[in-house]
Amino acid sequence: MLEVKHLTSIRNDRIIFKSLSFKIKFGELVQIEGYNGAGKTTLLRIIAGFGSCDDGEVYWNNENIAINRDIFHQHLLFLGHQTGLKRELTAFENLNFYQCIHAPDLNNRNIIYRALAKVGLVGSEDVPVAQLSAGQQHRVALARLWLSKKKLWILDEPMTAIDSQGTKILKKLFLTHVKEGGILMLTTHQDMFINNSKLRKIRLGT
Ligand SMILES: Nc1ncnc2c1ncn2[C@@H]1O[C@H](COP(=O)(O)OP(=O)(O)OP(=O)(O)O)[C@@H](O)[C@H]1O
Repeated sequence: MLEVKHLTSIRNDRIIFKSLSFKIKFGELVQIEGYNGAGKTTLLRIIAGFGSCDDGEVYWNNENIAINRDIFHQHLLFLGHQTGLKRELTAFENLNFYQCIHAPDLNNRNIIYRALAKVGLVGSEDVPVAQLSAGQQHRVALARLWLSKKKLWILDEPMTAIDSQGTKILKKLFLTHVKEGGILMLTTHQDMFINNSKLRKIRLGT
């Protein structure tokens, strides 16, 4: 379970959010909503342990992540605005590199090719990332989701530059992840999960 206790963030004397508290159980899907600048990215980065807050704590399975950060990160897959890809490596090489670091026991060429096929990159596996379009680069980053066994996915606007077909495929993957007991926390300006009973929304700003 992920628990946020009394989080406060203040930037340039502006209160972004104050004493924000909530819990997310395994099998839940949470969408953070709010206007541009409301603090969605700030919140996700603090929860992921990549940003500092002015007050409050984040707990993963009742352990404060500030104390047990390494253990928490073993369970976390975070995709932010930066793709984290190496531009001079191909799509395949990027994923292979990622697998070697995060799940060496699961490293397998076929799994990587399958993940790239899921995001529609068949035929582009051996193209250096620098030569792919922005949407294709984003798809390479998203392909990591198919390689991940991590319980907690925190995704900041994962649908950026993704077309409607790609959005449908991602939605299916997200719902499978929560059905299998994972937690998904994401920001998106799209209404992807209308009428889905698994969805909770947390709204920042007014
Ligand atoms: N590095 C920074 N230093 C100071 N202020 C920042 C920094 N990054 C963001 N901010 C401010 O914090 C506030 C929240 O920004 P944040 O990026 O979290 O919003 P957001 O809701 O994710 O916006 P968007 O929908 O545009 O992505 C904004 O007012 C922004 O100007």
